Amino acid sequence: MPDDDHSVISARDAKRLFADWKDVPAIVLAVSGGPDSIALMWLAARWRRNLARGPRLIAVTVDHGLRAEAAREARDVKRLARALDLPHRTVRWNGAKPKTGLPAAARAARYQLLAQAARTSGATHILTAHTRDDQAETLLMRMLRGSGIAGLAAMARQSERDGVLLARPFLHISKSQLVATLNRAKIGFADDPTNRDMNFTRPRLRALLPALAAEGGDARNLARLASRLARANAAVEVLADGAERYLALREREASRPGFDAGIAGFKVFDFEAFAAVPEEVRVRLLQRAIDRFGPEGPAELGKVEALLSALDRASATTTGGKRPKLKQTLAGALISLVDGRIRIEQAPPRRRRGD
Ligand SMILES: Nc1ncnc2c1ncn2[C@@H]1O[C@H](COP(=O)(O)OP(=O)(O)OP(=O)(O)O)[C@@H](O)[C@H]1O
Repeated sequence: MPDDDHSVISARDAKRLFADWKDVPAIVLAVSGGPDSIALMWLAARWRRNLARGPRLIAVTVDHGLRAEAAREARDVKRLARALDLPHRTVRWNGAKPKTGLPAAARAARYQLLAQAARTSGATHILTAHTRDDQAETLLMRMLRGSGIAGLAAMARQSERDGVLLARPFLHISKSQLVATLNRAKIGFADDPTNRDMNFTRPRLRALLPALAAEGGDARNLARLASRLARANAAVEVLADGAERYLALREREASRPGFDAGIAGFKVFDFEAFAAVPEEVRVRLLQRAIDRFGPEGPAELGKVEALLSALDRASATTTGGKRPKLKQTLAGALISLVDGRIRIEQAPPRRRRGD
């Protein structure tokens, strides 16, 4: 596929872009009415038409009830869907609209509504039109927030959310290619002014991108960095799986009950064995256990790092006996270091409050 930022996406390119999903039964296309998702709908419809057998496509638009024009835009999407011979549904977000954190609340509601629409129409997948530019923005946002490797891996090509698979076929495609494709096909799209509203973080970061690109940090490079970090993150996950198995084996060998968290309702690590694991993997192990037993998780990375340091400090102190050397709650989990072992379990409600 030509990798020119403004090149038109051909039917043959689309075949390659959507190939991973040709054998699934039904797909929801998440179509806001903006250029990226209109291109998604148009290209997916054309791809499907050229297949003898393929998934059922259902276009879904979420009306967040936040802008007066949203209902009209949803009707425009419906009209185009009809012309493309695709079923279309508009679903409305009727929930309370918070004064702060509105974009995050709208996003969470949107994914829930899309997942619901997928389930009711028998679709296993939701395709969104996230582009390379969105990926670059996500990476930047997370860099500024000080995320770890997992966060800097940004958006995955496919991930599970609310019980359905969320897939992003355009993650390596530039927005300008999608716009060029629509312009060539003479297909119109909506312009959402929220995308330029400088009251929100994302548009402010988007405005920085041209200056970064001038220094060589264009969306392509940033998205590539996210891919590399995704690769590193996958490797750390595999290492964490191995370390978890190894530590469980140590517990079994020591004939100490309780290593099987599923049965015991808690997780234990022999401190000495745990300390020998690379730090990044130790962080993951703590995160996983806290996630599992802490009802208020996931725990913030910075807090898990602080816990790790506290465990190290506590283990270095010389107080003997079976008294816990450390007892701390995090995200609803109780973490204690006692008798040379780290124990992680759900905190009693009384302790959870003081988190
Ligand atoms: N109102 C909507 N209805 C249906 N799909 C939508 C809607 N808004 C966004 N989407 C889907 O999500 C994709 C990303 O949109 P956008 O970048 O505006 O979302 P975002 O708020 O940044 O969320 P994310 O964190 O998922 O990137 C769109 O290309 C489209 O596929």
